[in-house]
Amino acid sequence: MTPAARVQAAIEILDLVIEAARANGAPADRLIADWFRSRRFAGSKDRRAVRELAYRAIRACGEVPETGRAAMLRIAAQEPEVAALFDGSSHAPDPVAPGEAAAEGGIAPAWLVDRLARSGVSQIEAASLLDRAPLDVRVNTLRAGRLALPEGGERTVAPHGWRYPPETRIEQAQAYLDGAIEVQDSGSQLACEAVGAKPGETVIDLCAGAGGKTLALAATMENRGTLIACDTDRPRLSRLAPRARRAGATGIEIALLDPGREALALERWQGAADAVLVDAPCSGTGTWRRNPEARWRLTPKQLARYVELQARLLDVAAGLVRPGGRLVFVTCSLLDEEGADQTRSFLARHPGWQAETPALPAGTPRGSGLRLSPHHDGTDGFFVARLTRLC
Ligand SMILES: C[S@@+](CC[C@H](N)C(=O)[O-])C[C@H]1O[C@@H](n2cnc3c(N)ncnc32)[C@H](O)[C@@H]1O
Repeated sequence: MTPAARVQAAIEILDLVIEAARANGAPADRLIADWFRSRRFAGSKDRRAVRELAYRAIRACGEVPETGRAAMLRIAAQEPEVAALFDGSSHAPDPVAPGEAAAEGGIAPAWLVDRLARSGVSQIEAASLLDRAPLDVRVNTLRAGRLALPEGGERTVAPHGWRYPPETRIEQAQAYLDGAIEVQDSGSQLACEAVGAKPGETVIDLCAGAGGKTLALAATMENRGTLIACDTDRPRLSRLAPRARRAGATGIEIALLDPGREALALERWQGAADAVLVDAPCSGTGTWRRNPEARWRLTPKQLARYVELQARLLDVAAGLVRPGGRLVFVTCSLLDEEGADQTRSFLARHPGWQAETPALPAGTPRGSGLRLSPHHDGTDGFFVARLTRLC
């Protein structure tokens, strides 16, 4: 593909991403993969270049752009070499018409920029949410005997964390194939550390998804004790068992929950858990580095629904914790609604509980918890709170 044809390809992909953002369709990564599946003529260099252009345009536009072309013109407005490729030649974008507008630049839609500012997120911190994410792995101590780490990594703040350049093909590394390393953001690893799960304990991972954090908990518990992984999403939860086998994590109990009836399915664990992790569904503002188009999809109404669900799940989790036990609340968001405000409301509803600041080697205190951010900590954005049941 010529450089101009790559720009035109990125414009076509951006049109699909914009349409999907408006209609709650497929994520950008899937749309890009599908687009290339039907265009076998594109080589690996073309794919990489087109993908890079499309993502740069997504990152550059705060509001949802009108069209893919307007989004790419935002890049052209800053880079004359891209502007020069709008030349109307074969497979190239049409020349820029007089007065044709580029999409508006910015960090996120105005309402979200406002919510971030109200949550004490500085401009520089907000901008860093759109940086390119590194590739972090966690050394799996259950398989440490087989460990031969791939070259080129450096330690992260997380106790078992290593960081590699984003383009590293980690899935081909022997350590990955052996289950000796797991791909996991350092912030995510630290959130698991905050649980302080010990061998022999009873620990419930209430929103386990495909088990990213469950596997980290199994490692700190050294496969001893009771670890229950729950979720309402059957396909996600079904990915946990094969991952656990690869990681050498044994004895994990899996519980598929019915939304709204979670406590019923977990009746036998009422007041019995040493620790419950609530890695709650959230807006994901802290993961825009990986899914920058997510900020075009979120609406105030969806955010309000997440906040309501988080409060409900915190109440379900509270019922599972034994006196003296702990509840760790995590969201990958920098919004106070999904962090400091949420724990403040929890403590007001549950007088027999108190918050203690998680003892982590990173983060900034926010309300009764800690905030991790790409700018301050080099991790995805997270809020982590540790709540203890007194009686
Ligand atoms: C942030 S994700 C969890 C990610 C996972 N802990 C990990 O580390 O990979 C939130 C999860 O909450 C689940 N969820 C949504 N509603 C739920 C509910 N009512 N009860 C339990 N889990 C729920 C979602 O299906 C999703 O997998």
